[in-house]
Amino acid sequence: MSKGKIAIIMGSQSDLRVMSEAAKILEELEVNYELTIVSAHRTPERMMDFAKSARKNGFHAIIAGAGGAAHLPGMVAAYTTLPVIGVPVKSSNSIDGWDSVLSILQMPGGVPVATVALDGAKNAGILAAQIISNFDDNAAKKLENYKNEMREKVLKSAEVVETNGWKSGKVGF
Ligand SMILES: Nc1c(C(=O)O)ncn1[C@@H]1O[C@H](COP(=O)(O)O)[C@@H](O)[C@H]1O
Repeated sequence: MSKGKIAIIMGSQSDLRVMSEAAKILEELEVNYELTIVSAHRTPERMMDFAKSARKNGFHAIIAGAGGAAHLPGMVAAYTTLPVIGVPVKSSNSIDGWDSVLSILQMPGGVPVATVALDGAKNAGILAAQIISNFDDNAAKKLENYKNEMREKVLKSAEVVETNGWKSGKVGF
């Protein structure tokens, strides 16, 4: 198991549809993580306690996902000096996800949140593993393998498309 540990938090259980992708990729990369629900709006004290004690609890980075008026990542970042990776979630009643993207992206100077794409939980997991890879050789090796496999997939699909042209159909990631 990895030396480091990542926290994956989200505003609601309804975010799990998206945020589970962060957990899956961390498992693939053999990085430890803990997963829970914390809401700045609905459980403000729990959010503050979580953020203030995250470093002492052994976490090396926090992935925070939320939809709508997504204050969770920014408020967690306000209470910790750990890196916070924000995942804007396109929740069911969102304004096409823009509400969440802008809430997480447009942080004031001094309180950064590393914001990934809308529903980009997989990239958040990879980024978190890359942070861990600074001191965990196994994570570094797993990331190297992941990149190699991705490259091989693309090269294979290029070959198929070059051979069969547009009739190759769509095989994506
Ligand atoms: N944006 C936040 C926060 C927060 O930022 O503290 N807490 C919950 N939420 C979001 O509300 C959306 C709807 O939540 P429900 O599905 O529970 O009504 C979710 O996407 C959640 O992340």
